[in-house]
Amino acid sequence: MNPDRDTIAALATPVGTSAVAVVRASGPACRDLAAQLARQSVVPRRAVYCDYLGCGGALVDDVLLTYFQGPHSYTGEDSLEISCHGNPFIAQRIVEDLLARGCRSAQAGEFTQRAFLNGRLDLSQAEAVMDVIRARSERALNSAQRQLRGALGARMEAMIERLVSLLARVEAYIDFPEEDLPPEDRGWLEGEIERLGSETRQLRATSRYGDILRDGLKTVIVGRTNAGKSSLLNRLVGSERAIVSAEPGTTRDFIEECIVVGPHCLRLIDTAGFNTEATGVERLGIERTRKLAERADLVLRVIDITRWEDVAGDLAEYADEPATMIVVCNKADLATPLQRQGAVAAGACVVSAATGEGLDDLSGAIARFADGFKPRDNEDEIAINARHAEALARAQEGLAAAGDKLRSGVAVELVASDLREVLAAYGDIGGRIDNERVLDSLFASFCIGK
Ligand SMILES: Nc1nc2c(c(=O)[nH]1)N(C=O)[C@@H](CNc1ccc(C(=O)N[C@@H](CCC(=O)O)C(=O)O)cc1)CN2
Ligand SMILES: Nc1nc2c(ncn2[C@@H]2O[C@H](COP(=O)(O)OP(=O)(O)OP(=O)(O)O)[C@@H](O)[C@H]2O)c(=O)[nH]1
Ligand SMILES: [Mg+2]
Repeated sequence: MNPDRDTIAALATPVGTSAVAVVRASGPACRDLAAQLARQSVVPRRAVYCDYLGCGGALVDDVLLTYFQGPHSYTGEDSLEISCHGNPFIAQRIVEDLLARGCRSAQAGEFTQRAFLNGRLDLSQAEAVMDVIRARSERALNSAQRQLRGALGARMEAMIERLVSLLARVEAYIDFPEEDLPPEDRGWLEGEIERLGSETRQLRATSRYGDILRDGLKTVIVGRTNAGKSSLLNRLVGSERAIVSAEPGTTRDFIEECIVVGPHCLRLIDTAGFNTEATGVERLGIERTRKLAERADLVLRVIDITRWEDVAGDLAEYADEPATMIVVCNKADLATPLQRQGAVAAGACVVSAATGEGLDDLSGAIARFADGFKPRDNEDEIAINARHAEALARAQEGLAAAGDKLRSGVAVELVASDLREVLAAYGDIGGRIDNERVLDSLFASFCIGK
């Protein structure tokens, strides 16, 4: 805890009408503030009920006030929470009063930043706090909660520990240059670098799943005009979000909605339909749709099942496309038994946006598809973010370089220097690079006499 730091204050709940709003403060002034505001003795972590009187003595609200004594608080510093009635006007008056009493407005993320700086959380956990807040699906929340509890940090710690002993062995030979690296050591070093490389690669491979959990599975609905794309979006969203009409070419622009399908979150995008006779502006729209579909995680290809002659053509068209597509045969309520059989035989999902038939099956197919992105052998539900991915890419490069140098018999100093880069990259994920540990481990595993 750094007692020189100023005391920050902010509203911790959304601005708006609610049952209760919480204003929080953190920093060295909190202890005195708590005593002043409560006008009675406050016991840490025990809520006291009191009237909140502003600086000038005017009644603001009756509130519950809780004082947390550092380090036993979220930030690790002395902190204060004030629960008032959920009126944004009251909450604002309390924040302003705290500022008048010498607090400073907290910047975005500053409470968590302090928790990090005070060693309460590592950087991957601090990031997970935001992931927990933003998670909108079961899978996203589960993964964020695990990361908040240190799953990624622990995985990195284990890798750092191995890297540190690796580095210690290499460095031992820097101090004794006359000794050549014995072959058994060389073999172990090469093997260990290889194993760390493959673990790093495995972890890096969770990045796509991480993007999907954080942003939602980018799902683009495509198909010919009038196939029922917008109707399907409305059905899945559960409200009349997109305009639907019997007129072909109803949807002109992209419509995006976030929805939850089973344990997953989807960013569902409705597009302008393909039309074989499209000209001018319509063609441009189709071109944009194609680009969008190329970057999608999943394409829902909607086909009007009653237009069997077109369906057959479309089925042939998508046959060679990559496996990022679910074919949805819509308007099942109007289909003949023969059309239905054909669609089922072709492996399509048969649905009716009008009646809701088949929608559960479609949701199941989407959920299974999304689960396919989840890396195997990943019980910790680790799903890294872009920053972690960048650090791991650097680590992988360093490991590859170290391996190459070791094999080609270059001076061990250079191998050590590559490994230090890897250590720095691993350390970046948790947000700290600990050279002291290298030294500690070095002294622990090699005695001076060697
Ligand atoms: N009212 C309130 N609810 C909240 C938070 C908060 O800060 N205030 N949190 C945050 O935004 C989350 C909970 N996170 C927290 C983490 C640690 C501590 C804390 O005081 N830890 C002490 C005491 C632990 C104990 O008694 O077991 C410690 O670790 O020493 C508080 C909240 C979600 N709910
Ligand atoms: N009977 C029946 N009609 C449907 C079904 N789904 C959509 N329709 C009708 O088909 C017509 C076209 O539906 P839309 O959802 O606007 O089709 P779209 O694919 O978005 O069309 P564009 O935006 O023009 O490309 C409308 O008249 C809908 O009411 C369905 O499952 N059954
Ligand atoms: Mg439409």
